[in-house]
Amino acid sequence: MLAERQPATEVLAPPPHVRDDASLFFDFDGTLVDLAPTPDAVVVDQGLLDQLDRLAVRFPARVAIISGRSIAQLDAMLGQHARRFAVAGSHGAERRTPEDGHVAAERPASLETAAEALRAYAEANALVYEAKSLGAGLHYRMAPAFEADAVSLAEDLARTHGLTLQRGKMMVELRTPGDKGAALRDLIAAPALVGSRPFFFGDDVTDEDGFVAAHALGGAGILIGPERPTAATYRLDDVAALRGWIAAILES
Ligand SMILES: O=P(O)(O)OC[C@H]1O[C@H](O[C@H]2O[C@H](CO)[C@@H](O)[C@H](O)[C@H]2O)[C@H](O)[C@@H](O)[C@@H]1O
Repeated sequence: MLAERQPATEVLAPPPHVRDDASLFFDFDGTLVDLAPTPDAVVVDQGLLDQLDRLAVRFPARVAIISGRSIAQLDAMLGQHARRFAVAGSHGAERRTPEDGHVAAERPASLETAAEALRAYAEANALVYEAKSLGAGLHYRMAPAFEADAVSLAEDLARTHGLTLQRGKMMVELRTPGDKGAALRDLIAAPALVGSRPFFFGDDVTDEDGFVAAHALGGAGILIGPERPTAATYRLDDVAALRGWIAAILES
């Protein structure tokens, strides 16, 4: 559930705005990495991997990634670097922490039929189908005219198969339940994080639950991208601005 939204007006101040009791939670696509035409085309540069490694040292056990991607996808993108953090994937339907290992919802049987319908639709219309551990995505970034049709198909399938419908940037997804706010609350219950002030950085609608949770726990949400109605308190213009902000944190 989202709290009442308000426009984000305050641009995040440079360090030392983040104090040593902070914990940092990052969304992945559109936050740590720039969006790309297709899910597989995302570029993870060495500079990001270095920054993540250095953040893990600067904020020991107090950095996490909370993504709509599955943990398997994040591992494929980040390799061993993903192992340095607690990670929540699939919009909060799975997580991996040092304390609990990998905890995931069950993949519902009905997802197979629904995923097959999305895949067939994507193939017939030259759209991109994305197979995920606990969901199935249909991307129309390369053919935006298909948006209404794609969303309507996904809505029908979600209703028929009892799945959660997730809108995203130029994509729609069928998935198991979960949200990033619950993921943040789960992750922050770890001994190293209890009592820390969470800062959640994200760009998409699925990140709004994370903004609400961070604020409720004494921290804040930081929207990455242009102004829009949001539960975030702060805003940074884009991925490059966040990367600059992280660089400044690491130097402070
Ligand atoms: O929660 P996130 O880590 O931000 O993941 C959200 C979704 O990101 C990916 O899709 C988005 O990025 C793609 C690559 O840049 C882009 O082509 C697409 O249009 C975006 O919606 C990912 O593919 C999804 O599985 C995630 O749910």
